Amino acid sequence: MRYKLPYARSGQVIGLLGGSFDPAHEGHVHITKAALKRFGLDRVWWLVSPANPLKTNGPAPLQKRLKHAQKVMQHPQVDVTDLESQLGTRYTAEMLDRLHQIYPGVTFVWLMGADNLAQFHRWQNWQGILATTPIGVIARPGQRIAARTSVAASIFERARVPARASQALGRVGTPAWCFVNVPMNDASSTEIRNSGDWTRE
Ligand SMILES: Nc1ncnc2c1ncn2[C@@H]1O[C@H](COP(=O)(O)OP(=O)(O)OP(=O)(O)O)[C@@H](O)[C@H]1O
Ligand SMILES: O=C(O)c1ccc[n+]([C@@H]2O[C@H](COP(=O)([O-])O)[C@@H](O)[C@H]2O)c1
Repeated sequence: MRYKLPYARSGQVIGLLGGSFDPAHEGHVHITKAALKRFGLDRVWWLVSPANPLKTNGPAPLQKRLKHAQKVMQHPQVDVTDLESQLGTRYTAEMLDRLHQIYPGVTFVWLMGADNLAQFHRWQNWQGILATTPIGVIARPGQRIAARTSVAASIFERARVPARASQALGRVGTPAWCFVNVPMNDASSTEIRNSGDWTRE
């Protein structure tokens, strides 16, 4: 199978923002720009997922979400991709293993909003993800406490990189995770869907 994968050079630090993006919104754009600055990233790749394994309701068709995300996120250091669908992986741990094989010498930093850290211990092989991939967590309204007191944060407390050292997240080895408090944006896909401006058809 031939892939159309984004380019990365050995030595680069690439942030990965995986998501349903059903639909993409200003909050995603906001945390991407914050992550580029705060985690010292060379680029960010958005990974528009075929489906979140923990969500029961299927999202809108991938091509619709991808096209919309490409319109919403336009930045010289960001690529909006359907990498997971191209690789045919379902779980993040599996997909990261493939990326580490395909891009030796590149450091990937997995990005997530604080709400995802609160749930992270439910992901398949989540401890394996932390063993290979630094994680950058960005504040989200109403989610800071849930993230800080989450199972993953407690078990991996000693792997936490202080926010003042966030620029080094991709270079300190694994396991490593860092929570940064940035000015927050309260956009959410659920709210947009509830307003009727985006249908899953
Ligand atoms: N406003 C925001 N602030 C911080 N992080 C966010 C924000 N919106 C989304 N994220 C993060 O972006 C990633 C992808 O999010 P997703 O596509 O699920 O959007 P969402 O708005 O959370 O969607 P939904 O409401 O359907 O759960 C996740 O890591 C999520 O935590
Ligand atoms: O691998 C897992 O078990 C897993 C469980 C839940 C979510 N994820 C990934 O987390 C990312 C955020 O998902 P979402 O739906 O909150 O935008 C997206 O890339 C999902 O594929 C991954």
